[in-house]
Amino acid sequence: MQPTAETSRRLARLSAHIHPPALEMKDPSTLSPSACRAKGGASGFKVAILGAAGGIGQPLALLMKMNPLVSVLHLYDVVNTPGVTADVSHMDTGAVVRGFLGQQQLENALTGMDLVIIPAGVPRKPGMTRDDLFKINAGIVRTLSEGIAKCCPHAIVNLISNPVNSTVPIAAEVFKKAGTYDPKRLLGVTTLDVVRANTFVAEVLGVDPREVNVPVVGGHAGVTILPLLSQVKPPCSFTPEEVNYLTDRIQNGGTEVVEAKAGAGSATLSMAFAAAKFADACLRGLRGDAGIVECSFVASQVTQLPFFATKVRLGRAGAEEIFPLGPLNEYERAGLEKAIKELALSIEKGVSFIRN
Ligand SMILES: NC(=O)C1=CN([C@@H]2O[C@H](COP(=O)(O)OP(=O)(O)OC[C@H]3O[C@@H](n4cnc5c(N)ncnc54)[C@H](O)[C@@H]3O)[C@@H](O)[C@H]2O)C=CC1
Ligand SMILES: O=C([O-])CC(=O)C(=O)O
Repeated sequence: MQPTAETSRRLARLSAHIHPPALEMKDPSTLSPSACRAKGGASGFKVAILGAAGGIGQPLALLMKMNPLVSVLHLYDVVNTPGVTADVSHMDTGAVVRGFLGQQQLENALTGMDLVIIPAGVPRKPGMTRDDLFKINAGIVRTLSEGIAKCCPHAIVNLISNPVNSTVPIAAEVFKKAGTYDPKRLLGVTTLDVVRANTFVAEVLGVDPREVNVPVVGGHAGVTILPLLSQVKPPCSFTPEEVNYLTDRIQNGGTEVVEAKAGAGSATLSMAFAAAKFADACLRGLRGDAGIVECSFVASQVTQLPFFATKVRLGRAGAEEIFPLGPLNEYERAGLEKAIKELALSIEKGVSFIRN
């Protein structure tokens, strides 16, 4: 049976409703409320997330949209940003959200940013090490760092993409080449190691994890993740069995999630939580708040290595002060030696990716 003219008209109306005009999908920056009076940026900081449509990027976009210190939030990815942007932009919080899709919009995404958070890149599957991601993620981090050097050379950079032990040196080398390198502004995100350490230590002690602070130093992969259980606050002591259990669980927390997800990726929700916590600390530092201390993988003279994660004090200039390791016990000194050996190779691999 042929549809009547009226039925055809109704079907056309319905279909237009289901498939919104293609224009928005072609140019996601038109998703910004350009015709509205709200422009954002009057006060607060401008933050970009690169890799915003991914497993970490999406919940991180949600958490940064909730952060009252953020006035403008730019969401950049090579896929799916129109949808994520439309979704997050409906939250009735202060930040104005704009989406950017594909390499040709990278410069617009980055221009004017105060803080750039990078969770772009492939995650692990069971059986892989973080270093196995180097082949793909090294190139992604290089391209994004080149964009930062060109469009927002003074932004604070929070680098999440693995292997962090190599991607931070890669970004540093790109910035050096461009003549924009400021070691205080490039921070590898190791907050998830601290978040896990606080959680696991609190479980063992039977206390609230929010009351526990465990410094985790070194890097962000296997034995390079070195929890300093002798320096836990508030002060406490552990049996040798507890120390072995906790060190092993903290060092392999990422693998625990990768195996549980069984091929569907690595930590995303706890990572977004950790990244949002760290980004908030960076923004409070930028605002000039005093006494903001977090662990981060940064350019450092604490050991013989050019990069190392320790406690750093965050301020207007980024990582303004890098704290020494403090007193280590024999177990931790042995762990430090192992960490340094592996870290040296990972750092060198990142440096020579750009230099050679
Ligand atoms: N530092 C840390 O503690 C942690 C780091 N990670 C790392 O974070 C990275 C991302 O993990 P997931 O979000 O789970 O992965 P995912 O695959 O879910 O998301 C990654 C996103 O990056 C995007 N992307 C790929 N190439 C890009 C490019 N050139 N420019 C912009 N975006 C690009 C993808 O389209 C995707 O949306 C991985 O390398 C993972 O190993 C994960 C957990 C913890
Ligand atoms: O384990 C992974 O591949 C992701 C990661 O870095 C973490 O969860 O700590």
